[in-house]
Amino acid sequence: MKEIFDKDLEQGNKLFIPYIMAGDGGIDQLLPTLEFLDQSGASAIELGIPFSDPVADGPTIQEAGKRALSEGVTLHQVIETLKSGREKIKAPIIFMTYINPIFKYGIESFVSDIVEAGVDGLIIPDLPLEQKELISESLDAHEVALIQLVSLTSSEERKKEIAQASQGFLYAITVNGITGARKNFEVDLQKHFQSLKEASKVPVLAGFGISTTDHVRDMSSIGDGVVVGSKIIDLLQKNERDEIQSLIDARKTK
Ligand SMILES: O=P(O)(O)OC[C@@H](O)[C@@H](O)c1c[nH]c2ccccc12
Repeated sequence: MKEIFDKDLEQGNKLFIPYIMAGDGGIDQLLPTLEFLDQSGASAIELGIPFSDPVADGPTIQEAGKRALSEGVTLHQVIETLKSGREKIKAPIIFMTYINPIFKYGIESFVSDIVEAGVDGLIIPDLPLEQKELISESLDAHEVALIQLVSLTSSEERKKEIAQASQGFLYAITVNGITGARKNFEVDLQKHFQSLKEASKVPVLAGFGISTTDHVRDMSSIGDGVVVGSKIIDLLQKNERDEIQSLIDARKTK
């Protein structure tokens, strides 16, 4: 993941990570969608695993999750499907899943299966830093990055701790709330990002609410790039692929 990110950043670009829900539109859509995002220039792709009880997901992501669950999509199926087509996709793949499905799968088998499927990183929103040892040792052994989320409300001390512990990139949440497209952002994020960048060894990406090319430009300029979920899911559903390309291109500085 580091080489790919460095290459993007050295070219003067910021990073762009689209989020999609695995199995939205049927499991058959997974590989074609990953290939499309890869070819459109995604720096990495965040792949959500559908789950019945999400915590931080806003309405768009929840609906996408429900659609995937009603298609009968399972974690095993997502891993198998990814494995069958992984070599066609250049971009690093990051799984976003809550801890419960991992427990159910079995931690050791989960790690060895995702490694075999070519997964490069993991985001587990409900796994606190203090509990990361549950899985981090096996992940480290296979060089799978455990990406940390940092919220706006954490104390300076806590922010620093999380920033230092994050691998792959640091996911800086830009709002006090849940995921979902929005019009604007309330807080001045400049200082927040400044201190995160000072503490972090990895790129700092902004995520939550980013939904226009202006947002992508603004957020990219204060950090190292962006994660966009709800807007991407919405555009994929409407098959507005040119709009997705414009969003991805908006992180280019030249
Ligand atoms: O949808 P948004 O507002 O563009 O935000 C990205 C977000 O959806 C994605 O990264 C994500 C989906 N579910 C999550 C749970 C926790 C943290 C992050 C996520």
